Amino acid sequence: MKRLRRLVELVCGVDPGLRRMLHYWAATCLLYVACIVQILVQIDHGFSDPAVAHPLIRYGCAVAAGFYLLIRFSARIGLKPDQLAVSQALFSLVCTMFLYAISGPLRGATLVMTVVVIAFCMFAARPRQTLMLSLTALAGMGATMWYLAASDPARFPPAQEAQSFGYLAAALLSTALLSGEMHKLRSRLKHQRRELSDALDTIRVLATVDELTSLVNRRRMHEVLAAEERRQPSTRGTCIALLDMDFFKQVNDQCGHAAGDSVLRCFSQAARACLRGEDVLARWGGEEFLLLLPDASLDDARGVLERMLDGVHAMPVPGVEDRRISFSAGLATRQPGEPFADAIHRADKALYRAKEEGRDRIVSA
Ligand SMILES: Nc1nc2c(ncn2[C@@H]2O[C@H](COP(=O)(O)OP(=O)(O)OP(=O)(O)O)[C@@H](O)[C@H]2O)c(=O)[nH]1
Repeated sequence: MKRLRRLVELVCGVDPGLRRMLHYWAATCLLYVACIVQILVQIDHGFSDPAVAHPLIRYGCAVAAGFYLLIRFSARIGLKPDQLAVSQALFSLVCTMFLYAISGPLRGATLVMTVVVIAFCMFAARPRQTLMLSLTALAGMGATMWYLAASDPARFPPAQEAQSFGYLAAALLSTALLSGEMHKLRSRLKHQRRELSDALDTIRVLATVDELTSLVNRRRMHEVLAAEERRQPSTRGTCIALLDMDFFKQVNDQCGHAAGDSVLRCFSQAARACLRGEDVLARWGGEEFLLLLPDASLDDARGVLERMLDGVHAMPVPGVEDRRISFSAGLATRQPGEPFADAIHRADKALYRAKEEGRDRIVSA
């Protein structure tokens, strides 16, 4: 199974864009195969000359294989999807012209192939490129028909050729127009997909980040704690701390709610500056915060909280210049295998004691 996957990766690559291009290539190959079968039947019935048809089949197979290599290594040689689509379409158009010339009385049926080639372009080429290809196809087929009618009017009656050309022109131009519309539709879909993906990113942020403080919110913190519970604990242990701003109601009442918000914002900045990369500080609710310190002893955790407290004392808060801002914290170690809810409960009790003992301090459970 693994070998098969590796083989598929070798043949088709891993990039979804490349795989899509190779799908189109495979679909074109099916078309070539169908044409080759038709030519062989034509030869059998004596409609086509094998001396001309066989080289055309060989040429078609060789160039189709060459296109596989060009698509497969397009990223390395710097070929864009639309460049590849246009060159593949040009090659197919040349084949169709030859097919028309060698198909004798069946040549009218081969004109369908010209339209199919242009229809394929709507997936990769730009509308202008598709229009140019349609005009090129028209000019090429027109020249082929004119040449055949001029050199062998008995087999290619000019009036019949002219009428076939008229049908082809109508079919090609309407396919080019449809292809343009299809391209617009695809661009609109792409744009909407980008917008949806941006909206999803915003929703993800809103669902996990607290808008005021930019800290992770309570919902996200529950996920972090659950992941931490599943992790193999280190020998140093894990600590958890509940922090609560002191006299925050007074800040709000005396300095205004906006100043209270500034305190919460400045607090989160100052607190974050004291944390290690693996520590997580969350807004647990209102003016209460939960701090997770993985792989930290109680002493380590106390050191972090003390640095935080110093930082908060020193932080300037616009609109609250004349007040000392502080917090109280309850600190607990999580026992190995213990649910975080229990450790948080102990930290909460310790926080209660910190408040009772006069606030602006850290109390260990
Ligand atoms: N500005 C602001 N205030 C908030 C926010 N969330 C909660 N609060 C306020 O925080 C205050 C908390 O007050 P209390 O629970 O009495 O606590 P405290 O005044 O800090 O007193 P102690 O905790 O005992 O020191 C309440 O007035 C809430 O309205 C917020 O997002 N912004």
